[in-house]
Amino acid sequence: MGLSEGRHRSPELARLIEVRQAVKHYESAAGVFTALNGVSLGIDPGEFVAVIGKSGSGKSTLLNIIAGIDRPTSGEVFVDGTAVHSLRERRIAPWRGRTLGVIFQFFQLLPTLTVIENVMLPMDFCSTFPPRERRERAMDLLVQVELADHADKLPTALSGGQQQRVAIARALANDPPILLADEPTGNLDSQTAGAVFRLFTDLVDAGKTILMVTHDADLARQVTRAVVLRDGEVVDEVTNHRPSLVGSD
Ligand SMILES: Nc1ncnc2c1ncn2[C@@H]1O[C@H](COP(=O)(O)OP(=O)(O)OP(=O)(O)O)[C@@H](O)[C@H]1O
Repeated sequence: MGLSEGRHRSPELARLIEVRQAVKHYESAAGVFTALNGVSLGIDPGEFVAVIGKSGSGKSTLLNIIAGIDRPTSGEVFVDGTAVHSLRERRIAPWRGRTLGVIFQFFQLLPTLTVIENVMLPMDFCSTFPPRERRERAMDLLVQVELADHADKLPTALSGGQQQRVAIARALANDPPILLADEPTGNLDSQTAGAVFRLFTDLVDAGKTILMVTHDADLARQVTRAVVLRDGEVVDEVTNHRPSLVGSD
């Protein structure tokens, strides 16, 4: 596999996630809109990083180019040694399935599958675990998020916080090193949001690396580092326990 096709660890590439001068333009009838305007960001293994900033500042776009959901117009994105910006289309989904767990604000569980079937889905898709082990592994993950009793229910029978915990179990199914979360607590009341956030901190303690887009300045104060985006640019980086963060809604 050549450099143009992804797997590539240059000697200076020490970080788990490295975004270099990422630019993203969206074209529409109204003209060209610059969602990211030269963003550079490095994240080390075991970090818990929040991306904050006003609505439209480019947070989701940044997360999407790291996940390979979207491609930068220019610039480079390396994740765990893979050049994501140049990964061939057909390789992106299998790569993402092994490397990243992605968690969304509205959970995106499949409504016709049971809770445990939703959690097993990434393992079925990537064949990371033998078929006979998948159900047991999914159940172990549901125990971890305290939902084992709900394994055979449909997602719609669960509360929002429970559905988000299913989505987290699903994101962990293939044991990826990295979790990307886009407003994971945005649809939850503050108490439920706190419980989901504690689950994330437990996962960081267990060795995962997490990048979380959030509007919640309180949560952003509790992570390793908060990166502040404004108009598609990184305008500030705040390390742990600084009393106030700017730029969040
Ligand atoms: N597919 C697209 N086509 C055109 N413009 C887009 C597209 N996706 C995003 N944008 C624009 O790019 C800008 C950045 O969007 P993005 O969703 O990354 O912001 P955000 O900071 O995550 O906002 P929010 O907090 O509201 O989710 C916005 O102005 C948005 O309208």
